[in-house]
Amino acid sequence: MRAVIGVDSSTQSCKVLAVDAESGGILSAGSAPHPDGTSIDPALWTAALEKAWLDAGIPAVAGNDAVIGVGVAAQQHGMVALDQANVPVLDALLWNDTRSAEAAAAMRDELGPEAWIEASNVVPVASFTLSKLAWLARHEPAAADAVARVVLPHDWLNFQLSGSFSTDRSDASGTAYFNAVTNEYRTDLLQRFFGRIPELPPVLEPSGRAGFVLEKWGTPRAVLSAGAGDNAGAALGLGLKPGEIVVSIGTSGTVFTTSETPTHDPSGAVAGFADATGNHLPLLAMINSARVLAASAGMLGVDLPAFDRLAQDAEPDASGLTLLPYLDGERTPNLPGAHGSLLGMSRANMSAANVARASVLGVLNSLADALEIMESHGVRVDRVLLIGGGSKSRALRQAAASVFGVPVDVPAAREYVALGAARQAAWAATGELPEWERRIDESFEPSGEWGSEVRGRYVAARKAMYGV
Ligand SMILES: Nc1ncnc2c1ncn2[C@@H]1O[C@H](COP(=O)(O)OP(=O)(O)O)[C@@H](O)[C@H]1O
Ligand SMILES: O=C(CO)[C@@H](O)[C@H](O)COP(=O)(O)O
Repeated sequence: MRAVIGVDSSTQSCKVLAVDAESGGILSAGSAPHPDGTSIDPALWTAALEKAWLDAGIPAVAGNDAVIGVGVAAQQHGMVALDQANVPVLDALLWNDTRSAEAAAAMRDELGPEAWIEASNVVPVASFTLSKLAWLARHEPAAADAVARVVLPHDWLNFQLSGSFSTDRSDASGTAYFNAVTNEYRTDLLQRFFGRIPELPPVLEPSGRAGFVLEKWGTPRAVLSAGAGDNAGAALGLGLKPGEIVVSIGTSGTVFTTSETPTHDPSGAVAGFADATGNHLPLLAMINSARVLAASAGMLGVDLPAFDRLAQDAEPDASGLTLLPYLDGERTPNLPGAHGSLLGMSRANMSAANVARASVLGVLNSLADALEIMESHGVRVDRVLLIGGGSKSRALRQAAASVFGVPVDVPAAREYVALGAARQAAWAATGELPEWERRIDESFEPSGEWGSEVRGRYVAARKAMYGV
């Protein structure tokens, strides 16, 4: 038996899977938390990987030399700015850090949306790496002067695992200085908005090798694959086909599909990212998703299982209570300074159950907004694949189809980002991309009229509060 290892270094935690390279069966799993916040010392990602690696019992997985490959997928966009000695010059700013919102707006105004689409097929928002570099140059010039190299979270872990830096198309496409159509860096944009051109990691082919895994990790035969951004990793883990739509409810909420042709959206709502197979991954992302449920549960003083029961006990439409879930600012719509709002309150509907239900509906409505934008760009939305930690909520699973207005399939609960990284590792090690079975756990159909009433109420509230 040959094994591969997949890593998902996401916002809140690092997850490691050991997987049978032929069948895709899970051999073992481990995880370790990351600290909360929108910036982090990259050394803490390394520490969490080491803990999750041991938690998965990797050194003992079927004997050290059974592991033929390792792959890393990670949260996108994080700015890992390193000096000549590859030491971070400051904590990495993450995708959900909004301090670079002003810098992003200035870049949008300076070039104009159409020019950004031509240059890198994305329109800058605070999340993107180039926006963070522009912020750094303006607000921390001494730190900016010390920057010798800029990499992404998964590239940093590639370096820890192999001793060299490399990246892939999918993650590079989230920087705003890489063009996933020409597959070239746009270093002119770095010169213009960061004031210098730092060393950038080479962009490997989808089945490329980043090197061999260093001996300290205990897998002497393992090659390291190119890695990927986390959403491209999830697409690989699902074996996503063109025309299939994913709704992922994790720390971020994302709606994405894979396509042989790129989308072009000058509004910036649909990011023209690359996937991890050589195609494209049009994607919309929300800052607020699963953590809205956790925050609401905390406010109600209950754990997630109790929160879920409350949300299932309420009326389907939360008796008119409507939550705009923009608790940490928001990216889709691009409202970095927004806050959450609970609307439609009355003495009759103010109950813990309705607040829990309104939180579930708020998360689903923000994703339904993204699905509608994706559809407006000609992407057919016939069915949805629902993944991510938030999809474990039964209240959310049962309501999703009615709020989205389309059938929802829930694949077996797996860490699809880490699974995709493992599948890529098998591809790099053997030269073949293995076909692993996708199992659907449950499917749901839209039911009743309440879903469209809830959508109407939410859209009216969003427009009244933010004019979008
Ligand atoms: N049963 C559940 N109900 C609601 N939320 C859940 C449940 N299980 C996990 N979550 C939430 O899912 C999130 C983690 O999902 P995950 O997809 O692993 O996130 P990440 O984007 O960091 O990979 C956490 O915010 C957690 O609170
Ligand atoms: O910004 C995006 C995609 O553009 C997010 O999807 C991040 O990649 C964070 O991922 P998770 O921590 O939620 O997995």
